[in-house]
Amino acid sequence: MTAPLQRFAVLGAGSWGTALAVQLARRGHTVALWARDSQAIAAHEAARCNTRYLADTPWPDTLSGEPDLARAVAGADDVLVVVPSHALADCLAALAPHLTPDQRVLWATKGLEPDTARLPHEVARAVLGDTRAMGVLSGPSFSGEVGHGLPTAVTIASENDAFANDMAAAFHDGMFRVYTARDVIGVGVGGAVKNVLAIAVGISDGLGYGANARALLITRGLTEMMRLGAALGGARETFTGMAGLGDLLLTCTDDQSRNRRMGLALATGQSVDAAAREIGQVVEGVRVAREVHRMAIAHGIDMPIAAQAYAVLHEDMAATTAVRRLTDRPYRAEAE
Ligand SMILES: NC(=O)C1=CN([C@@H]2O[C@H](COP(=O)(O)OP(=O)(O)OC[C@H]3O[C@@H](n4cnc5c(N)ncnc54)[C@H](O)[C@@H]3O)[C@@H](O)[C@H]2O)C=CC1
Ligand SMILES: O=C(CO)COP(=O)(O)O
Repeated sequence: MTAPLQRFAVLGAGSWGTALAVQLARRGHTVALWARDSQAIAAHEAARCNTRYLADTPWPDTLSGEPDLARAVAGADDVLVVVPSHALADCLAALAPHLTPDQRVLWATKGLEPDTARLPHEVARAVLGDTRAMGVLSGPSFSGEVGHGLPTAVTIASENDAFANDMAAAFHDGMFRVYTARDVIGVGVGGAVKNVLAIAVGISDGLGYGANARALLITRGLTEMMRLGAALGGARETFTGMAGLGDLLLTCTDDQSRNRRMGLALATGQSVDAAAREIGQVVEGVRVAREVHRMAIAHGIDMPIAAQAYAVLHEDMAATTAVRRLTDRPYRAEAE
């Protein structure tokens, strides 16, 4: 199916915003990539690549760096927002006065708002209202591989079918496959919780616990994700799809993941702050662990792996103690 060519504004020129902007431009769309750091975006524009995050991915001709938010949005049919979850509300608030009623908004943020634990769609509704078509893009997708044009599949979820279909058609090609869905809640929960679980797996792998432990953590981690997802109203099948198990597997098993690398660093005794500085990019799972832990308690949900990741990240618990707390748990029925 050939999509009509559109004009997009992509807000956020980190690694993922840049990779998605490149994908849209490869499909022939006209893309204005905006960043709040006007000097950085000017440098990227001059180099025709994102020199900081994706230096080996040249920008197609239809992609341009745009330092002015109003200009980026004014020229767009639809807007894609790709900032970390702690910045989503601010970024949407900056966007709001520039939006026309017809412009639709898709985000690719994976996390929960710090302190409020709001999912991205709740933040978007609170800031932009609920009359405009909105949705989320998520799934197993490292920016570097998308930048290199390697095969990837994602989910685009929206309660507005026409929007989900339009966005799928805009992005989809032989190398970047898109599945559509309606379950914005489930996709949001999957994208947030997998970050915490990847830190847990990184800790386990860093301590040398091996492949059996990794499979255990991923499988039981999926159960924890599904429990929280069910409590919040997500659909069960979402968690066995791209934005659930798909992203969980990817993030837990490959060192391209910043969350996994955080866990590996913690296992060596490095502090959270030192590891975050060394990684030098957003590690969503650090803040999300606090919100997931709070929500699990508030909803009375058993999430032991997420709880131990929280304890290591925020309560100074030694990684070895956290693992022992998990292994000391009594046996139980698997289906409980
Ligand atoms: N990098 C990846 O492979 C993937 C990332 N994601 C998600 O995409 C989101 C963004 O992540 P990355 O691009 O990887 O992060 P990054 O660490 O590469 O870049 C974050 C960017 O956001 C910008 N930013 C921060 N606060 C801002 C604000 N208030 N307004 C405007 N810009 C702001 C920063 O200047 C930086 O350029 C995260 O939620 C992440 O989980 C999702 C899929 C893949
Ligand atoms: O979301 C991602 C891949 O789907 C990126 O994972 P990290 O944020 O852990 O690097």
